[in-house]
Amino acid sequence: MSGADLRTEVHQPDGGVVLDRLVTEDVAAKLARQDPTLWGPEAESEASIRLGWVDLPRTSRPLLAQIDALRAELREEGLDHVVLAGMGGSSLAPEVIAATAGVELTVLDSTDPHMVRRALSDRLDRTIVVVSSKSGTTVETDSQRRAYLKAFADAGIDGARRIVVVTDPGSPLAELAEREGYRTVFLADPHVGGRFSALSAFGLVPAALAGVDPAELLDEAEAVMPALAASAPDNPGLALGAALGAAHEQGRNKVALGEGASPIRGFAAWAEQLIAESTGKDGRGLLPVDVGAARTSTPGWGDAGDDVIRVSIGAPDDAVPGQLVTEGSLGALFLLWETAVAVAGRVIGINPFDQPNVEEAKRAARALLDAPSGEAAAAEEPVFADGAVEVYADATLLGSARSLPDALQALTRAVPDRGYLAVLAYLDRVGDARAADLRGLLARGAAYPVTFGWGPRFLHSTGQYHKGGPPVGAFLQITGAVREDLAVPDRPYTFGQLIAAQAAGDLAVLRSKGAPTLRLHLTDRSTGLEQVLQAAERVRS
Ligand SMILES: O=P(O)(O)OC[C@H]1O[C@](O)(CO)[C@@H](O)[C@@H]1O
Repeated sequence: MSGADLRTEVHQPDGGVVLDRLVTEDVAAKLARQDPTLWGPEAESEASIRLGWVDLPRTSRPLLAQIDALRAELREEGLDHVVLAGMGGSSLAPEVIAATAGVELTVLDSTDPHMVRRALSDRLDRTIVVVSSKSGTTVETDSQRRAYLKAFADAGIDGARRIVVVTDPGSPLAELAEREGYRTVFLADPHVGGRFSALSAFGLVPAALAGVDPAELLDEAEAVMPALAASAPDNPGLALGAALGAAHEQGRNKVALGEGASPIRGFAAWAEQLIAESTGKDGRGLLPVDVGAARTSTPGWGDAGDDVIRVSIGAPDDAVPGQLVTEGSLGALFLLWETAVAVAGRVIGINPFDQPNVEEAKRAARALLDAPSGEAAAAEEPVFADGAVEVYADATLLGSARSLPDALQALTRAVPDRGYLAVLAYLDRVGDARAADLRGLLARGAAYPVTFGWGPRFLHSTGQYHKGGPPVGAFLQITGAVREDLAVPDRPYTFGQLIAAQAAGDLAVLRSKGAPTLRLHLTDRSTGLEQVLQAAERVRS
């Protein structure tokens, strides 16, 4: 399909059987009419309150004047450093939008105390904080809000004037904002779920305050609405959804997302949440694998196995045959992918609008934080330490391994057939950025895909798939010592304790499902990380 703003190349792995069926069933037109019956009777009540995204390019228009007015006020007051406190669907879209437009937006989607401290110490006098949470109850976002209010108070700044809220009507955050007199509250459409909210107040407000033109994004998306609503085989959203769904039915249930030549930056991280949280449940689903720049030599791209579908975001590398291509303006791509994932959800036979397993890790973390002090700290002992790295795993996984390289090697051997290895780094994604190199190092020559996620960010993205999708993952969790902790104001825990509880809760849930897990704790972050990177280089697939 080709159009001014959107170009897709999609091959149907089943010769078009699924696509033809979707056309006959009039799925695209029904989706455009927000028909909640498309995912079966069990999903119907949830779907009936989750389809507002289909019309956002039009229904978000009234927001623009409100955003413009606020932006002008902030400029007048010299508040030009925009921080976004939010997780998952409340931060991933604005991050791509701002990066693509080349404007600065500080995205704080972590509980790592070093990362929070760094944000707090950066241009506080010129900072406006957008606190974004659909539910208004997300612990990370609430903790970040508290930390900023304290920092403003300590600096003699009126914090309430520096907080802009985006949330659903009636949420606890909306009520709090009203009570505390926060500067502005944008109430979002409650009929749009987090990961489908790119073109709502959640995507637009922070990005626009940072300097992006939100009208342009809506124009780009609106331009492709007719193509996405057509019950025809050349509907790009229907074709992409059919291809992903048909591939899943054939056991090709991993999607390598590669960034091709394109001005769009970081789209795969957004698509990752959309795909993983929407489809990864009931033991089924598509595993998104963000491989970064898609070059022939990129591990997990040129050499991906036959259970992986490659999708290029942007112009493809023609040396790698058989890839699907989605290329176009950012607004168009958002709507294309939302449509495709909703369609794939119907083919796979899941409810794309819930995330039933995310709560498990949250509950486990909460239980640890609520435990009488000392209990959480008296956690398990490492099996052994190698330099600045403590190693935690069960004896069955480690066998006789008593060095870091051997432990890593043991984990790679435990990756199930047609499975995957996930690196879960509960670290500082700025200060410990090199940890992300582990994906490529561990994927070189591997017969399985390797994913990488920063904790707790990934808990709101691929975390759902890891716990609810096919049980074929092996998990490498990395945690790090805290050099300088930070209290979460008016809470009985610090950020260091919070991230530790989130990591421990996550690990407990993965273990309870019988997944092979290895935890590496860096007692000194930079030395330990260097050791882990060196050990990863030595792993033989
Ligand atoms: O916007 P909220 O309610 O803070 O939620 C953030 C994220 O957490 C989840 O609800 C669950 O991980 C995501 O679906 C969502 O995008």
